[in-house]
This record gives sequence, structure tokens and C-alpha cells, in this order.
Amino acid sequence: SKWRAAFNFGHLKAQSKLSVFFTMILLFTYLFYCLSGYCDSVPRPVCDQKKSFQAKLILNDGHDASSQQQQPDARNSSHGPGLREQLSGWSPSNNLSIANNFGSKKFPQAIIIGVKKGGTRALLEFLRIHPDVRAVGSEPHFFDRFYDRGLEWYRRYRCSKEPGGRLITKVCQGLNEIFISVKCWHCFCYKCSCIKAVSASMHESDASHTGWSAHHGGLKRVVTDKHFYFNQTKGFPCKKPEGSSRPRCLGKSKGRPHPQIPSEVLLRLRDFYRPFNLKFYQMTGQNFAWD
Ligand SMILES: Nc1ncnc2c1ncn2[C@@H]1O[C@H](COP(=O)(O)OS(=O)(=O)O)[C@@H](OP(=O)(O)O)[C@H]1O
Repeated sequence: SKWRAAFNFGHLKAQSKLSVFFTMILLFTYLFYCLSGYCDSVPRPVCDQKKSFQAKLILNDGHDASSQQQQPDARNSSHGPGLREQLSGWSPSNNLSIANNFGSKKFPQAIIIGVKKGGTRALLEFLRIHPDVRAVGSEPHFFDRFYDRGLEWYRRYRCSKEPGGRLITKVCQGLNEIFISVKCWHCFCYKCSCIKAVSASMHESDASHTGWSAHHGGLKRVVTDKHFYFNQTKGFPCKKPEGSSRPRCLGKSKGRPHPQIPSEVLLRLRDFYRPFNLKFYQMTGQNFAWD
């Protein structure tokens, strides 16, 4: 029975070692997941921090917006008419306000539309420097991941503490994404002032691009080159320190070192994308000269 007890004890120890081992694996996987930048993009309901405040959506005319909940079906509709219909009552001046202690929620006055890895985070972060800009913290991914959750869900991201604030969000990623983006832009931004975030090379043009965007978004030109410095290590512009704050570059998952691509591969890629680029120039009415 002594042997049996020892055996059982050993068995138990092995079991607990195993569970510690698996817990560590889980922790490291999660850590790696976050370090690779994915956690950033998982949306958190930043405006809905305290359920106890019983935030209610109130239209300007005093109607309770929550009774008008509509659930768009992402699978049955394109980003076009369905959304357009639902947004027919939307306009920057037809704002919703949220009765809670965090200020009022506003409809977006500007939207950043961008493809994956198009540099939309940089544009968002740089626009955020502008004193009249209020932007969501994490990207809601409404149009590419959570469209079927409906506008009520999306509304939780409409937060701004200042009436004139602008909310910037990022929409439209996916297959054939550049065209979907542009279609989205056409269908969605017919009422809001829209920032067209297209840049051939964000490396050189971040700051001026931000200025350009701010100008087109109806903002005073406040953000200029003097807000940035070029970080040699990162190979990208970063925010200059203000007062006692430190210089701020985007996280490790933005502006990563890229492998050397053989020139013949680059040529083949350019050939492949040429007709798509032409189609894109036609859609936007602008030649970006990506060749
Ligand atoms: N200032 C600055 N700092 C860092 N990175 C910059 C900057 N400006 C543009 N970029 C480019 O942005 C790329 C990431 O784009 P996104 O933010 O749109 O990526 S994501 O699709 O949301 O994951 C990122 O892609 P990678 O270089 O592959 O990391 C950069 O090429």
C-alpha cells in the first residue's frame, strides 16, 4: 500500500506538472498573440465602460434611439443600399447623445477607409494629434468583422467629449479589399466629411498626408511636419515628444523590418497589380502612379 500511495502521489505530481505546463503554453501563446499586434485590433467597447450608468441612446429630438434598433445582415447585403438605408437618418448634425458621465456620443464626421497594412493606424494616430479630433481607441472593425452585430453595437464607439470632435474609424478590410474600400467610401461617406486615406508611400508622406487629410476633413491645418521626426531605426516618422512626454512611435507590429524581395518578384507583383491599379485610379479619379 506504501508503493501504491507513492505511485498515486507521483501520478498526481505528474498531472499538476502537466497542467502547469499547459497553462504556461496558453500564457505564452496569448503573449505572443498580443505582441504580434492582434490584441490591438480586438475592439473593446470604449464608450460603454460602465454598464451601471445605463447609457441610453437619445436622438437630438429626444427620441430613444434604442427602440429603433436595426440589425443589418452582412451576408444578405453588400456594403451598399442596406447600410445606406439605415444611415439615411445619419448625418453629423443629427447626432446621438449618450446620457452618461463620459460626455456625449456623436456620429462620425470622418472615417478612415483603408486596406490591410495600408498605414491607416499611422494616419489615425497622427490625426489624433489635432486638438479638434477625437478618435476611437481601438478600431471597431465594424465593416469587416462585426457588421452583423448591427448599428446599435457600432454606436457604442461613437464617443466624443467635445461637440466639435471628429470620430475616426477604420473600415473595410478583406478580399479584393481596395475595391470594397472604395465602394464603401462611395456608399458610406455621402453624408460625412470623408478622409480619403490613400498613399503610395507612407514613408515620405505621413506628415504632409495628415495635413492634407485634415484640410479635407474641414479641420484647421494644425498638424504639420514639426509634430514628427523620422526615426531611423524604425524607418518611419514618429510623434515628437511634447513637454515631458517621450517620442512616440507606433507599436512593434507597425513598421516591421521587411525581407529583401528579389527585383524579379517585385516586377511580377507590379505586373499583376497594374490592371487593378488602373481600375482603382478610375474609381477614385486620381492617378497614384504606383508603377
Ligand atoms: N509612421 C509609421 N510607423 C509605423 N508604420 C507605418 C507608419 N506609416 C506607415 N506605416 C505602415 O503601416 C503599416 C501598417 O498598416 P496598418 O496600420 O493599416 O496595419 S493593419 O492592417 O491595421 O494591421 C506598416 O506595415 P509593416 O511595415 O508591414 O509593419 C507600415 O508599413
